[in-house]
Amino acid sequence: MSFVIGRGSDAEPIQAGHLGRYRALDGSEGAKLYVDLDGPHAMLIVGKRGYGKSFTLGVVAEELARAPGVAPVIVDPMGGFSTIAEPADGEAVPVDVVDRPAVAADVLDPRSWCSLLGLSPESGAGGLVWQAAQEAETLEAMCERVEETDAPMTDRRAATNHLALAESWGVFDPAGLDASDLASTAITVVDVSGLDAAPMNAVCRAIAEALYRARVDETIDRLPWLMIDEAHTFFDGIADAALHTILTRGRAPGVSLVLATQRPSAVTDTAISQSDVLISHRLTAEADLEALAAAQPTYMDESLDERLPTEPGQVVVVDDATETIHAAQIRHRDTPHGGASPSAREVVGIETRAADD
Ligand SMILES: Nc1ncnc2c1ncn2[C@@H]1O[C@H](COP(=O)(O)OP(=O)(O)OP(=O)(O)O)[C@@H](O)[C@H]1O
Repeated sequence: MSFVIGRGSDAEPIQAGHLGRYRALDGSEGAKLYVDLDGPHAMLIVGKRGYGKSFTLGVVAEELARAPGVAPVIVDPMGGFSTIAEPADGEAVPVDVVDRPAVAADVLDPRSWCSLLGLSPESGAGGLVWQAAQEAETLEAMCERVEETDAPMTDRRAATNHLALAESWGVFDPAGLDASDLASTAITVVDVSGLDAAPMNAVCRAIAEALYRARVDETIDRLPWLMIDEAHTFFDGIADAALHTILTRGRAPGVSLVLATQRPSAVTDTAISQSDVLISHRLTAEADLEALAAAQPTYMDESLDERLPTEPGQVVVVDDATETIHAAQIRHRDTPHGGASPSAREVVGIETRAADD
């Protein structure tokens, strides 16, 4: 008998990902712990820097890449996930890395275009961008629409300059990523690490919206799992609305969201309260502990911070489906982990020696 997070005790952990092993109080390892990959879930992986959030996200991604019927997509703001494409221990982990992501301009609605460019819709330039986004499908056509209007020259110039800035990001292309590109069995790693916060948010929003729409319209069969590292970056920008939609309405169309963040206090309350699986590494910042405490389920008989682990790779898992709490050690990655901190000694070629050498 095994335990599957999100499902409960299961004789055969089918369509379940191997997350790690139970951890006893003396640190010894127990039975294997799995996570359900069959139904849709909202998972939140939290922990202070360096305690293993990205590592854990990589473990979930490896398991998804080997599971049938799902379409795993990673939005990678730090560029650490391309190593998941390297040869794996054991079963292969199929991966497509998109290192210059682009999306169609018309995925964003007029209001999002104004927020993206930092323009108030009530301003002259903002009004022009709003109107252009309503009428045109491409960024080029939006610029033409602005030029064609008889609005005051200063407003037209301001709107054109803002649209030229968006053009310079290089992320808008009518042939950009769509749901059918993303809905493959392989993990699609969307590397947004070279982008500023605004274009990064535009790409994330377009991907989240495309996957959600495609499931609502039934144009893709596989169940998408959108995994986002450094998720707080996206709750601060225009991606927020699309992530909110998946968190609150993703279950029915079968869209899952896995968010990893070192700052649970910087994601919305919805992200915490709507998550049915919380995987917490070590956390110490008062604001982050308070954010989790506020959403602490009633079935927890002691406070979460008293249960938090101390070592990298150790976690506490709160499973809302079964109303259970588990202390676990996340398994080793089968592919190389790309998020390790660089070492100054490695840069200059000094070997690390054991303390007693
Ligand atoms: N389950 C694990 N088993 C073994 N080592 C681990 C595990 N999880 C993390 N580590 C170790 O901890 C290091 C830091 O992990 P990781 O890069 O995932 O941290 P992080 O919390 O994502 O940090 P950051 O916020 O800086 O991205 C890894 O390079 C690895 O050496």
